[in-house]
Amino acid sequence: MILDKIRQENDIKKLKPEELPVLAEEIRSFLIEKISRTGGHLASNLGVVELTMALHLELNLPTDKLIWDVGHQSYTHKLLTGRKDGFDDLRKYGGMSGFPKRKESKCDAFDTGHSSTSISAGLGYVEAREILGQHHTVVSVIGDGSLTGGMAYEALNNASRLKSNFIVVLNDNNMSISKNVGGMSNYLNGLRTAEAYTGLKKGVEDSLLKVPGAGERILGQMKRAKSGLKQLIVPGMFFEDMGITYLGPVDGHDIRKLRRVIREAKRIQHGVLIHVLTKKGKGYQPAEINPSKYHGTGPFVVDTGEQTGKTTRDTYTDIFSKVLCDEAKRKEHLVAITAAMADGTGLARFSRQFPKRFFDVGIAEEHGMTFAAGLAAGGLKPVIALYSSFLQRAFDQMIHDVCLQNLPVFIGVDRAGLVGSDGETHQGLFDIAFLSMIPNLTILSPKNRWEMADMVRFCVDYDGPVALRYPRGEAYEGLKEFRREICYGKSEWIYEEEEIAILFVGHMAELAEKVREGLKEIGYPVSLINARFIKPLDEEMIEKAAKDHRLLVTIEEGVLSGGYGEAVLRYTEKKGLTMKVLNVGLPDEYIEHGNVEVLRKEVGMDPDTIVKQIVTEYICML
Ligand SMILES: Cc1ncc(C[n+]2csc(CCOP(=O)(O)OP(=O)(O)O)c2C)c(N)n1
Ligand SMILES: CC(=O)[C@@H](O)[C@H](O)COP(=O)(O)O
Ligand SMILES: [Mg+2]
Repeated sequence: MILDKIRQENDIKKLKPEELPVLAEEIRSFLIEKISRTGGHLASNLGVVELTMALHLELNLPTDKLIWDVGHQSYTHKLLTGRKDGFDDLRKYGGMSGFPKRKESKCDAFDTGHSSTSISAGLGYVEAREILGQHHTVVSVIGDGSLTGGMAYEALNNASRLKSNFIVVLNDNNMSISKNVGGMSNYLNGLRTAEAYTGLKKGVEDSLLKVPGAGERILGQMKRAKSGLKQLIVPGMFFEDMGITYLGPVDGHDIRKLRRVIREAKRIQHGVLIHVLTKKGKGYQPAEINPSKYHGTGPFVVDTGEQTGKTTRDTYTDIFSKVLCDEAKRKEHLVAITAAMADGTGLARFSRQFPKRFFDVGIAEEHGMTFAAGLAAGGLKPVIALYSSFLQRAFDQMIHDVCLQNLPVFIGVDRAGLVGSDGETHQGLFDIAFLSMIPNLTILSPKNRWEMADMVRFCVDYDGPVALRYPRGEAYEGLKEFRREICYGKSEWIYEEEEIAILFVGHMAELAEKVREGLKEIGYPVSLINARFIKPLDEEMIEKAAKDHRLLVTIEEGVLSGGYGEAVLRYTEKKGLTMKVLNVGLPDEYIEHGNVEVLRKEVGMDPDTIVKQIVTEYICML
């Protein structure tokens, strides 16, 4: 195996040219085989095998800096930097991350996971290099989907004044997770087809240069012209006019051509963008045919592509999706927005049933939120569904555009809490804290599948800004018999006893039940309360709990700092309530990748640990 010769960065340079295509094939087979067992981001990685090899051949890592946008396509980079063995434990707790991590390798220049950051980070590296008098090359690799994100344009705008080399590689596979959208995507399509007339362009240039005396001047004028004619001679005008040299498009699966264009780019003393055309899923037929399905996949059978271990039970996302579509049939003013996550948020169903009332804004959470505010101001009822960690991007827009004007936007906060194998960048740890501080915003979270459906309906009808927080994965089917009507701001008493009261948020229901059982087994009477509303706080419920219990335990899957429990504690202190409060939640840390149950145990959010904590607290009070 040629792949076995790669033990560390730059080993690839020792290979003979004829070994390179063989290595590319070996890498593809390796990735397919490993990801079929562990799961991971398959299609994007298969698409960048040759591109990564060419970059490694032309760069000198770790001195040169290579920054991957999102980072979900960095598997070949990991292989070429000596991390082959890490693939057995890819995305498992304690194992190799699915994203670049500076703590994992000196060849990972920048940690990523969220989209559209690579050009900003690369530009930072470039300016640092200049100020420190260094001489390395900096390359940011960004996908066409990630180029729909506003940060990328802010960074390009900033990069246009550079007087030194900075290479941006645009990995254009004409796909985001699903079909890429928007004007830039259309523009790139135009450039793709421009490849067909690259020959024509060359012909025009050559002929002009043959015109004695005037040819060179005319060619120069044509290149400077602000007309469609220029596009013929200078594809990538959008970038060129910004002051960024455009090179390409180039076949992203031809290592020789890629190396040549990278060498050319390294000579340019300002920002340069190399437009590389790749095929998402290349080399694995099921992924080539359906790249969205294999963008991020669980384990699968290599021969058939069949994805195994998929749940047949409804997820919270499924329920959100189905109920929303039911509501939309009767409520014509209901419209839905996704930021490039139609499949992940379940809004793909809505898009099929109500195409005119559905908007995919691209990877543009900030714009999506203000766009929702505009739709609401214009008289519609917008629902914007975002993953909790991506919602972080739209923080100011929620404050300034939605809540300040008290607009009726329904924010679906999907993937709230621990998400598992994507790890630190994707865990939904902060939403309770950052949403709770926003005036006018109502926040709910359901305990099980039935409450999820009821809450979706409640949020659709609610006339103000409202966020519904729900986790990744199967909806809980316990506590079915408890289905009282949702009353604004009111929590739900499930079991009423005395001494200890457990007050849980949303999907912590199952854990809270187990903790209660554990306590009852050792003789404690325990009440169980479902918060339902994170905001406003049900003060009446807290007063009642204080009257009948000595200890109130809050359980939430979010950071403790600024969380629900803290709000409860603040209230009891303000009111001088004598009951003691114990807050259980996530620590002030980033939580790495791994199975959610394993992670919960690691942070002490498993039934046994919580029971012990409660008993200790209770005994101390006596
Ligand atoms: C801020 C943010 N929103 C959404 C996502 C989810 N996401 C991950 S990859 C991806 C598509 C990226 O498309 P592209 O950059 O073209 O890369 P490709 O997958 O095609 O290789 C999306 C939407 C994200 N990582 N970050
Ligand atoms: C890389 C990225 O941001 C997405 O592909 C993400 O991994 C999707 O997560 P889900 O699997 O939870 O939809
Ligand atoms: Mg793409």
